[in-house]
Amino acid sequence: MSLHIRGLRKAFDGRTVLDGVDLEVVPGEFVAVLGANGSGKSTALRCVVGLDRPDAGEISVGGTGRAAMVFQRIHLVGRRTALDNVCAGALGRLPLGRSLSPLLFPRTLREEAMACLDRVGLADRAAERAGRLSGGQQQRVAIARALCQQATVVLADEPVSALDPSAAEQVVALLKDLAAGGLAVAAVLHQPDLARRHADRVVGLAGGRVAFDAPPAALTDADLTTLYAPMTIREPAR
Ligand SMILES: Nc1ncnc2c1ncn2[C@@H]1O[C@H](COP(=O)(O)OP(=O)(O)OP(=O)(O)O)[C@@H](O)[C@H]1O
Repeated sequence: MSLHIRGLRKAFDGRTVLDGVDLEVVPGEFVAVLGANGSGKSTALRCVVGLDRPDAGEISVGGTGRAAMVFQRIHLVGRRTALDNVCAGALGRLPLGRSLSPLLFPRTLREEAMACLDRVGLADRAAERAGRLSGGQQQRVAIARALCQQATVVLADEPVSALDPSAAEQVVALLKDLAAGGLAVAAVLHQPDLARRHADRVVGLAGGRVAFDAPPAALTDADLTTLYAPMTIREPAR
């Protein structure tokens, strides 16, 4: 299922943060979203999953699709197993009486969660406490939890900013693989080289607008200089 964003606008306290953003991500595609601090990347993703409310514009996740998000801060329950953490992605779908404790999770959910862990290459760590896994493994568990939401669109907000280069490479390659498997995936990255190597398309935001949207081979150093140029602060309209 595709993600379609049209004319997305958002202001905080009268200050424009998103100024008519258009973005489409189709199944099978991995889009890297680049841009300077404050250019509106997180806000755009947060609007898609309902964490921020757009002022204007259209957002649709095609058909019966669902969008799930993973974050830089991973938010696993460290003393619970990797599998229990992945099961948590499905809690919204369970009857309340089944969601109160991992002991009550249905067997089918555990099987589904196990399949999600397998997709991120961590089936063999299912019984391990999440807090004992490395940062990269924890982020992969968080991605499995997003998959367990039966997401067709996966959004990742700086998923590798806290990881070492090799774990970062693995997580970005995983996002690319998930896209190749049929999901629509968009990730905010602060590493243009990872975007160049793995993304199918690069979207650059600058000052709340799409300033670049092309395959990574088209991304020049001059484009990067423009994307990361110091921001012009737009004052609230009086
Ligand atoms: N809830 C909020 N209230 C007020 N201002 C906000 C809020 N959320 C974001 N902003 C502001 O909106 C602007 C864009 O923020 P956003 O987090 O979307 O940028 P970003 O491109 O993701 O930046 P970064 O790379 O630093 O994460 C920033 O100036 C930020 O301070």
